[in-house]
Amino acid sequence: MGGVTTGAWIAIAAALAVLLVVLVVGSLLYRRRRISLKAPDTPQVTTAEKDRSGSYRADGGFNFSQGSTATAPPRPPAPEPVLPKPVPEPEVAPEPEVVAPPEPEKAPEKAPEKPSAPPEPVTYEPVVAPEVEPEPEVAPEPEPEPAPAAPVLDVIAPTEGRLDRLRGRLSRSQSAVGKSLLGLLGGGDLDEDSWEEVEDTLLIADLGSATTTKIVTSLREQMASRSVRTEADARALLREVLVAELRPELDRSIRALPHDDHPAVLLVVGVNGTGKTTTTGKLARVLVADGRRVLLGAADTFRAAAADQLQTWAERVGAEVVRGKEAADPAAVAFDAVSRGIDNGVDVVLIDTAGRLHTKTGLMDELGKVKRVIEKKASVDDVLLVLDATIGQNGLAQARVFAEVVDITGVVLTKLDGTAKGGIVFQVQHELGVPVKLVGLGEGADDLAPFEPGAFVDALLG
Ligand SMILES: Nc1nc2c(ncn2[C@@H]2O[C@H](COP(=O)(O)OP(=O)(O)OP(=O)(O)O)[C@@H](O)[C@H]2O)c(=O)[nH]1
Repeated sequence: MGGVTTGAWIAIAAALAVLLVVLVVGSLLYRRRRISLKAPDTPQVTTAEKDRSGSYRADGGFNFSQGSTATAPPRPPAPEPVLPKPVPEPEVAPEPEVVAPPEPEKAPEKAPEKPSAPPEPVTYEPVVAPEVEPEPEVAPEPEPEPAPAAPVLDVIAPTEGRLDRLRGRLSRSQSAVGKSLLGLLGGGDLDEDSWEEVEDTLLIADLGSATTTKIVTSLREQMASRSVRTEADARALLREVLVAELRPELDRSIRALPHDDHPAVLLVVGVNGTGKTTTTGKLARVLVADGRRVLLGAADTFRAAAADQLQTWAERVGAEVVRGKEAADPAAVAFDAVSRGIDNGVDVVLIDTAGRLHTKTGLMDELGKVKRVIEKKASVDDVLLVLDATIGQNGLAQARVFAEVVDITGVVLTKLDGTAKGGIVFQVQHELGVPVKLVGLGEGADDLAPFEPGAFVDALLG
């Protein structure tokens, strides 16, 4: 046993050590891949599965759909990004930094029911010394921490019923309007002065004159034809009229479902400071929670901090980021983001743009170019205009300018938590003819909710 012993024991010990390291690393990797970005015990696994075939609806949750493929360009054979000139830097964004997602390349949804196959317990053959009996106790216990520190991914709040959970917050700022209206209408027959007060209340709440007139007319008709004697009657009537005015039939789905051969592409536009970057980040979280692979394009190259901000959002949920150098051509960055998204097979590319409203022509040039250049690669499925609800009529003026520059397909109304004038929702839809799809109800990472007319009016009425 003598001569054999030393050599053999060293070999055994080495073999066992390697075996243990492999097992420990394997189990760590396995555990890391299992980090769930889905809400615990919500049936989202199945809905995510269903999405693959088109779209799904989850009451109270976010509603995603596939953008029309009819307008999608015929996928030209990878034309070089012939970017318009004015910008000095190399037209095709000189390799924008692609910030790889901190971790699991695979979105959790890719293999929902097989909890991402644990990295094969590495069919490990004891390297040498096949004849030796391994003696587990001898193995020097390697500390289980040598694996590279797993990035801590955020746990994302469930996307279901967010508007409900946030209703309290919304109603705090809105209830004055509701109380006043219900007080006026609850008494039954109204004299002219009372109707004027109703009108004033609606105007003060930022509903705008056109919408106010329509609502008052409708209320007067309805009050005449049915008996409204109590506050409950008044509430039911008001609810009906206000919800109808919010056009619940509009398609408020976010067109974020991938096409057969390329990702969905969403453009987020709006004046700086309205909450564009924050909204892009919040939306990425919702999509990741829904099992999507997301890539964020930081085309707001005007402010380096905006790209940093976006990158932080991405890292927190494991999304990819494509960003350019400071002051790079936003169109080039957007182009690269979409190209990268296609190459990497992601589900959605969200492009955050800059919105300096210096001149309309400047904005038009920039946004128009971003959209044109992206469309060399893929159609833009949704153009979301972000508006700050707290700035009232100014928001409307911004909306008009953007609507002239680019085809807005949906509005995100941010900071609704900070205003008692939620009525801007009515005006925006009325003016633009496009639905409010999402609302921002706070600075928290998960304070983004789908807009639902019924829930909104309930909050408004307190
Ligand atoms: N209360 C509240 N604050 C919000 C909401 N959405 C965004 N904000 C805040 O608004 C501020 C501006 O948000 P950003 O996302 O940086 O705005 P931006 O439009 O991207 O502006 P730039 O970064 O300058 O391009 C931040 O402090 C956000 O936290 C919201 O729904 N409610």
